[in-house]
Amino acid sequence: MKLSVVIPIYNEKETIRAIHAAVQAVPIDKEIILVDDYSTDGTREILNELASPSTRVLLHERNMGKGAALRTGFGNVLGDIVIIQDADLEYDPQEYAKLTRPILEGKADVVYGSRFVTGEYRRVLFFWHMLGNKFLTLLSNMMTNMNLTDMETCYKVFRREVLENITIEENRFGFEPEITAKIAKMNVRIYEVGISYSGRTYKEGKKIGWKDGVAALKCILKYNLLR
Ligand SMILES: Nc1nc2c(ncn2[C@@H]2O[C@H](COP(=O)(O)OP(=O)(O)O[C@H]3O[C@H](CO)[C@@H](O)[C@H](O)[C@@H]3O)[C@@H](O)[C@H]2O)c(=O)[nH]1
Repeated sequence: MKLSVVIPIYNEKETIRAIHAAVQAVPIDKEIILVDDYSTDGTREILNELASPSTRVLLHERNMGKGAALRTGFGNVLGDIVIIQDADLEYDPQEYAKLTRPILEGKADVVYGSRFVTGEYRRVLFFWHMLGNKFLTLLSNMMTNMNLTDMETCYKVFRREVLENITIEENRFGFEPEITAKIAKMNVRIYEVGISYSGRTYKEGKKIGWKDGVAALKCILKYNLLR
C-alpha cells in the first residue's frame, strides 16, 4: 500500500523544510505532493530544493486557498491511501501509522484524526477556537447524523477510491465541512483516532480567522441542506 501525502502550502518558509523532513522520515512507502498556493515569502525557492522523484511540486499562479490546493493535489495522487498534511508543524507525521491502521486492517474507508479524544498531548491555546470548532462539529453532526469529535481536523485520510468520487468545490477552509458532508452521503466506513496537536499562535504564522468560521457555517448548511 502506497501513501500519498498532500501538503497545501501558503507562505510557510519557516516550517516547510522541517515538515517535509518529518514526512520523509516516516517509514512508510509514500509519495509527497507539495502544492504551493502562490507563496510570496520565499517558500517557492525552498520547494525547488525539495523536489525529487518522490516529492512532486505543483504551483498555483494565484492564491486560491487550502481547498483549491487540495483539489490540485488530489487530482495528481498515485497512492492507495491519501492523507492531508498541513505545512506548519501543528500535526505530527509520526501519527501516520496510527491514522492509516483502520484502513490497512480493512475496517475503514476514511479516517479522521481527532484532537479531542484519547490521552495524546496537545498544546493549550485558544478557547474561542475550541468553542468554534465544537460548535461547527456539533452542527455538522446534526446534519450528517455522524458523531465526529473533530470535523475541522487537518488529518483526514482516504482510500483513493473515495476521493475519486468527490469533487471539492470550496476553495478555502470551507472544504472541511464540504468534504465531511459529501462522505456522509456516501456508503463509506468512517473512523476516528486520537492524535497529538501542537497548535501555533498568530505570531507563529496562523492565518485562519473568524471569517473562516462564518464561511464554514455557511458550508455546513449549503452542503447538507441544499444539496
Ligand atoms: N494552499 C493554501 N494553503 C493555505 C492557505 N491558507 C492557509 N493554508 C495552509 O493551511 C494550513 C493551516 O493554516 P493556518 O492558518 O495555520 O490555520 P489553522 O488554524 O492551523 O487551521 C486549522 O483549521 C482549518 C480549518 O478547519 C484546517 O483546515 C487546518 O487543518 C487546521 O486544523 C497551513 O499549512 C497553511 O499553509 C491558502 O490560502 N492556500
